[in-house]
Amino acid sequence: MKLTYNNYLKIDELLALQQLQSEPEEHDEMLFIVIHQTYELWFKQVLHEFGRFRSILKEGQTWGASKTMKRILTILKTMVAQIDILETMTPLEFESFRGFLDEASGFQSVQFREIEILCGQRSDKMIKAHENNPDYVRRLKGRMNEPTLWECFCEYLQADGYDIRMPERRNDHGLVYDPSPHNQQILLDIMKNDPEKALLCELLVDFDEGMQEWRYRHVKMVERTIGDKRGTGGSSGVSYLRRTLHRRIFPDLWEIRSEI
Ligand code: HEM
Ligand SMILES: N[C@@H](CC(=O)c1ccccc1NC=O)C(=O)O
Repeated sequence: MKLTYNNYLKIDELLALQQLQSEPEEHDEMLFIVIHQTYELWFKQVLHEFGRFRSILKEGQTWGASKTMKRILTILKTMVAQIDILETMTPLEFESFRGFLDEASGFQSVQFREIEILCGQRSDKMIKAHENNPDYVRRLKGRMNEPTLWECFCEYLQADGYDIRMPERRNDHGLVYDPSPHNQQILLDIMKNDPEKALLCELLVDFDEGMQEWRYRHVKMVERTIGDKRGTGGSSGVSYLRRTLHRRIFPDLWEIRSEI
């Protein structure tokens, strides 16, 4: 068959995937589905780029790693901006179909958890949420056994002769490692004397800040849409989400700011 726009991009299949739960159909549920499906596509692309980022760091290519991180950051900006679209939906409009969502929640997004895990943010709760889906559990545990972005970055610095210590995994409360004063000294030296690597460090901080920004925009959207109602996923809602706001992906890169 001749390749066309429609069969190459599987447009017919794609456009058959927006199936509303509400009956009679609530107008805004379409937006809700399209937005979430778009997020999952971007999550997929971010995970794909994480793969490239880690392999290119292994090759010691600073420029390539920076270029990849720049692309990830650009996607993240779009992900944050997309929240504006969903915020055109009023609490009343959301309430019109919220009941049809049952116990479904963004809390169950496996790709979002995969991103968090590769960022070093993990907890057993992520696995527990998928207890009765062995495929998801396998995927998440598999990710937990992969090196995190920070571990790859440390290895790349070691390969270049820096005396960075591989961070020890703590594996509880969502943060894998403790900040390391030893590594902070090395990072300070890099910031002052190795401009190419310093630039890459800044891109990592941009990414960390971007993820925090997404969490902040998400919690504000939740606050204005459902106030302090409990979440469909069973959490306390806004107060649970607020506790995730200050999670850092690269704590050492933040700690050194006050030493410069
Ligand atoms: C009206 C819009 C939204 C509302 C009211 C909302 C509400 C919530 C609530 C209350 C939670 C806490 C878990 C629970 O008990 O359900 C949550 C978690 C989550 N939501 Fe949303 N959400 C909205 C839109 C989105 C969008 C567009 C995404 C994009 C994928 C998303 C992704 C997530 C993720 C990944 C979590 C887990 C966060 C974590 O555990 O740190 N949400 N959401
Ligand atoms: N957790 C939300 C519902 C919700 O937003 C949602 C439901 C199904 C699939 C994705 C969702 N998005 C984020 O949590 C709530 O408690 O209203």
